[in-house]
Amino acid sequence: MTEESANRADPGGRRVVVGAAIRDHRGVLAAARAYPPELAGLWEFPGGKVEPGESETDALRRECREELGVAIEVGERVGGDLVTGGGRFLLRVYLARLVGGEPEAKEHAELRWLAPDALDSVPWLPGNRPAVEALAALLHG
Ligand SMILES: Nc1nc2c([nH]c(=O)n2[C@H]2C[C@H](O)[C@@H](COP(=O)(O)OP(=O)(O)OP(=O)(O)O)O2)c(=O)[nH]1
Repeated sequence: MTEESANRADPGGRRVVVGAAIRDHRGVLAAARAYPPELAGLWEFPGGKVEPGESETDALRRECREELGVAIEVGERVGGDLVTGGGRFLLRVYLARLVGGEPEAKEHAELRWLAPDALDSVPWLPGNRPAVEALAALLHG
């Protein structure tokens, strides 16, 4: 199995979802989901499902272009492999930075830059908790 195909799903067969923790002087960009109804109003990192044959980095770049209208550069992973979506998904969060454009909420209900001390000020999707804690530790490190 190639590294690419091995990474597409974990041994449990979960679909990989990638999230971009975009950082700049304003903080970390968080996005409020607009849908589905059961997730609307909960906050996440911009991103989405990795398509078959697509690298995680390419998926992040594609999703940020589609959802925010921006170009990003993808950096290091933050946090581990997080099981989310009722066990259906494996969430992997990457640090990222803006390299083109200003984020617009094309698919989200709202975007907000969270300062390091305010990472807890929004209700995150439950599966994101460990990633948010790892991010807080990194930013305060
Ligand atoms: N994008 C994103 N999804 C997350 C995060 N945390 C988390 O549990 N999820 C879950 C919510 C969804 O059930 C699932 C897939 O995310 P998605 O709906 O954004 O994926 P997508 O854009 O590819 O989906 P689709 O509507 O095109 O089918 O992952 C996160 O930080 N970012």
